[in-house]
Amino acid sequence: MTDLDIRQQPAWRDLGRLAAQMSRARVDSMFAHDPARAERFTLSAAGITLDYSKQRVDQAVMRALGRLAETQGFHAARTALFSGAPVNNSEGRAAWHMALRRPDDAPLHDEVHAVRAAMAEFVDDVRRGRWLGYTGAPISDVVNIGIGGSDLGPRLICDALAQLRQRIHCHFVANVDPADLDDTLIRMDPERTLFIVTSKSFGTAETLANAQVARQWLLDNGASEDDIARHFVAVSTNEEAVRAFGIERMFGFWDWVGGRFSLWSAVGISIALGLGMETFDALLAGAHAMDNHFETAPLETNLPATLALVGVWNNNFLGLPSHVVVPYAQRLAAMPAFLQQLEMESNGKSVTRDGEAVRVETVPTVWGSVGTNAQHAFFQMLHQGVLAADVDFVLPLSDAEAAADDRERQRVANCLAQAEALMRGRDTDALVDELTREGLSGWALEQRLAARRFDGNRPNSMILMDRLDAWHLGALVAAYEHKVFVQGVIWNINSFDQWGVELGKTMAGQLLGELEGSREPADHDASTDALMDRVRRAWGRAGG
Ligand SMILES: O=P(O)(O)OC[C@H]1O[C@](O)(CO)[C@@H](O)[C@@H]1O
Repeated sequence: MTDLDIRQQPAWRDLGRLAAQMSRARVDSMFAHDPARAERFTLSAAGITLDYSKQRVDQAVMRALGRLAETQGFHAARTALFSGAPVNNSEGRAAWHMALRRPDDAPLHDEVHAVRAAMAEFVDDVRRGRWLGYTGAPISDVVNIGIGGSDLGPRLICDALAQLRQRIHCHFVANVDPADLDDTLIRMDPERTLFIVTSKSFGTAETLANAQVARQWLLDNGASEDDIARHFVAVSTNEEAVRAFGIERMFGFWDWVGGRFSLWSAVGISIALGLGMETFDALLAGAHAMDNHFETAPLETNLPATLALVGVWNNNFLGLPSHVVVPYAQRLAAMPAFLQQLEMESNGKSVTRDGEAVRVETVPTVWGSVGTNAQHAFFQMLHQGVLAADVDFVLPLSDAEAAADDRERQRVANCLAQAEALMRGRDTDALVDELTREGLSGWALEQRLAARRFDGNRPNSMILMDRLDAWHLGALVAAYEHKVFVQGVIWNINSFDQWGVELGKTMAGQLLGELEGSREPADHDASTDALMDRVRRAWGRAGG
């Protein structure tokens, strides 16, 4: 990592010049001139294929991006990451989630082994019906209470592999809005429900509030205080707070595992409970295969690094501030939300690792939804909107048996069609012919032509998964984690802290106290004062 203003780097300047040339280039003509383009800009690793040939890049651009990563210290940073050095410099911590996915025979911390073994034993007991609820009934439902990194990762995996679910159903409650927990509890049988309170800090207000209500619900439904231990376990790094809450059984993890990188730790216990320990192990193994690739492959063939470089190119040089993720798989519907935390909490920063202002754009806005639904929602904007975006299509491949279903074939065809349409747009001459055949001419034709025109040249990547299974899912998620890391290195920011979420939390505590009447009013702006008055009136606490 270097202190030099990134804009002064020769590679950055080269990229600026290349971007000026590329702003006039068309990807469809690049395909026409280079029969090897698709192959040239496609990479595969750990069962994941990245085809970025529809991005507005050429070899000169990719080489310059590689030089930029190198001058920003990519190689040293990658070594530091994998060696467990404190790459999270504002908190003096490592970001060593890769250590959690090493195979059992690799040298691991003893404590990692110990927690994994305890987790496997507990999962086995619950799944085989040896761990019983307070009336002696086996557990049928697991409710994970956690938020952010203590929710999104396990939720994504459990949704994605729901077809593997046997006997135990996993549910996820994150929101402090009572509706989330209430709507879940209404479907639960207290005698057979196990709550997992997942919180790295065990200080997150939403999680603790929901856990308290769940505990009371159990007591109100016939359980005694002594029974709580059968129905509540915790996953945390804060043993003291877990004990203070009254939970006996805790699965620990460590401060070197960031919340949004934690699904590989005991935070993933709901995955193992719902889908089996062997599924959880396969997830880790797939991620480990991607780690090996990322750690050893040169930049030119490194899949996560390429994802990162293409993102930097689109954001910093082509001026696309919006990154859209569209998985064409209903089971991956939770992926955009997962990636929003992973990318925006990690790289939504405006100071460098040295505390200087970052002088270039950092993370783009990340958003998305599942295909084909998204086609009928926001694809209009992707094709014809003024604000162009860069799109990742994520397409799990399927087998002949699945393809016997017409809808399955439609799923795949739609994904490929959207990617091609974004890149090619619509041939204007053909459109004029069509409108002429419809009997239009003159101004009316011009008007329709303008409305129906698709310029195309809108960059997108296709990310294929050989299969939607635990192993490939592990590899995919690990690829995005490493992408985030590489972009952080290029922008010289710390991807592993999240100080930006703290202020709102503190202020929520103050405002809550004021609304409840337990705290002296602080100095608010007039808008907040007026809004609090409205809330107080609605709550019947006016003047209180
Ligand atoms: O696991 P915890 O400590 O409850 O935190 C939940 C989430 O809250 C955050 O700190 C943000 O508020 C995330 O980074 C984290 O994943």
